[in-house]
Amino acid sequence: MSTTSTRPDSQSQHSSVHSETVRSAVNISDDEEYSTKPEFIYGGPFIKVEKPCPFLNTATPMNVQLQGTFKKSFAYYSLKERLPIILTKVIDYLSREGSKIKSANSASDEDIRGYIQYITKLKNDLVTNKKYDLLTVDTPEARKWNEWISNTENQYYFTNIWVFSECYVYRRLREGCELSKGLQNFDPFDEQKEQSFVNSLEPMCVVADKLMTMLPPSDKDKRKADFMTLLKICLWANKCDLSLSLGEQVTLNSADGSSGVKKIIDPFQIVNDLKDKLLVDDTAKISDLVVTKAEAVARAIEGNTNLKTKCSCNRLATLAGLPPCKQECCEEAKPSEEGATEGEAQQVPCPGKLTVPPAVMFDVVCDNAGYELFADLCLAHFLVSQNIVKKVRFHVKRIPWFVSDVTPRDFKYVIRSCAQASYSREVPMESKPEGEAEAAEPEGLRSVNSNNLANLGGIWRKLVDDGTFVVMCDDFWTSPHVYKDMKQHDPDLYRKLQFAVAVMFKGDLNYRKLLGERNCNPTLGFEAALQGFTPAPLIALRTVKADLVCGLPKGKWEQLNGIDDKWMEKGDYGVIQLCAKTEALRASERPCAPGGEVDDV
Ligand SMILES: O=P(O)(O)OC[C@@]1(O)O[C@H](CO)[C@@H](O)[C@@H]1O
Repeated sequence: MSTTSTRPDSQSQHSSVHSETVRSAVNISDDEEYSTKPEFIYGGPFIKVEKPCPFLNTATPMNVQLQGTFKKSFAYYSLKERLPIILTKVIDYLSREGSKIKSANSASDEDIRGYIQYITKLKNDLVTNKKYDLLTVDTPEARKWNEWISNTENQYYFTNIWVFSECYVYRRLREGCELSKGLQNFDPFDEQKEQSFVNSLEPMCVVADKLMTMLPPSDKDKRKADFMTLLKICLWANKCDLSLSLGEQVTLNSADGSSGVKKIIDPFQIVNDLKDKLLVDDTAKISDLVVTKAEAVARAIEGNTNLKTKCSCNRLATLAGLPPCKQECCEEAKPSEEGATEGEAQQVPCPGKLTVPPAVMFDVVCDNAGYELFADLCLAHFLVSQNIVKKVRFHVKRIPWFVSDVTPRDFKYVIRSCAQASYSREVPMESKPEGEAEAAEPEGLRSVNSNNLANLGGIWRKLVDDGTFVVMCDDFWTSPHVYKDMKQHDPDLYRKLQFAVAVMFKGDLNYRKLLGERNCNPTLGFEAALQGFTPAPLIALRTVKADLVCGLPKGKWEQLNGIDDKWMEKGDYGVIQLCAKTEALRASERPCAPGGEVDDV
């Protein structure tokens, strides 16, 4: 499996390839900027005046939020070097592939030029630690962003919380398209995401073959073992992230076999090989909890006789000064079909009033497209086909985000491309090391092909069409907010999550937001680290790519620091964590929330 070391002092290919770009991209002179500055004193000469420097030559102190002012932190390095490179690469892409982009988007030269200028200014503002500009597009979502920017204490790239600045840059990158005539639907990372899918075909074929054996109804023990294995496949798929690798392709690696031919990439073997790098493993607890909770929710749904005939959404809406709810279920209790009795009408309760979820659902808050999304789809398919849950909701990003995060278009692309996959490779069988059974040279070839992958793609298409797989993209996921503040900023999304049997958060960015971007004590428990964010049982699957973590056994963090002080920036280690604590689902005091579902998937 490839690891992507990102610091300039590492030996990674990425840092050497890009060192030139780094030098030209970055010109912040933080210390000189802040130490002394000549100022004109009226009627006198220019004199040097001390200006307090916000930069500290330290790592992020414990219990403090990550921020670009700590010069030995990954936040500082990311804002100073990684993010500018990502922006430079978008500019390169626009210059290099201008004609292709123009014809695919019906855009003009002016659109391309304008977008390049827009990104160049954004990059410049970032590296010189300017104050954020307000967004200039006028949409409700952009107005919210402007409200948060105006209310944030520190409106500078390096002095605000890292996650806010990073999200702000991706939001601005999107604004550049929104402001242009011809680039409204342009995704600056589309090519990289598609290439990364293609590069991962082989491990997808291997996982698809194995998944086919996990789908038929199985006994409890096998079901639990398969569930746990798939969680681990989902975890290590989070290594394939194009933002950490600065857009360079990242795929699961395989070594050369004894015949000199690359071995088949086998993600199940990788799960085994990386056993010691899994620092917290709650997979058994997760499997037990999801199954038990799903059964309880199914029973509650079946026995729910407490449905309202008439929902009070309109009254609530009026009280809240909002337009009345348009959902069918909220209309006055009228029989849905001719001849339906009042009892039948009761079967459609108002979502705002439900104290029992409408269906047995499992939620995935997605991270990266390509191989990682494929792995999430495999887990979702397993949960549905084992009849553990009835629906899986995938929460994706409405706009291009952190290079490789899933958008609705990527979701569609991955399923379509699986369905159309055509791949096959044959590799001579490996002989087992001497001393092991069957030491004799095995005969024949091991082959891998995309037949099962294509079948799965076809099934997933149907699961999307019949509403078993639901794609949702609430704006909150592309806001800068950490999750403990979700209830305040998006109570409707919080309530939607409360309907889930469990919510699985994928990846590093989600993890940072779960922990409130706070560098807590690494031994602090996951539940405490969540700071009260408990809409449903929460699962975090994350390879460690930023310098914060919780739930580690005593002494582990110190031990790993002793081995490699940059271990938290490379995605080599992972955690699978569960917080079972949940806030009870009560009838809402607000009118019904709009669906948030994406129709065109
Ligand atoms: O969420 P993901 O895809 O696992 O990781 C996103 C990521 O690459 O972006 C951040 C830096 O930009 C890091 O925290 C993290 O490594």
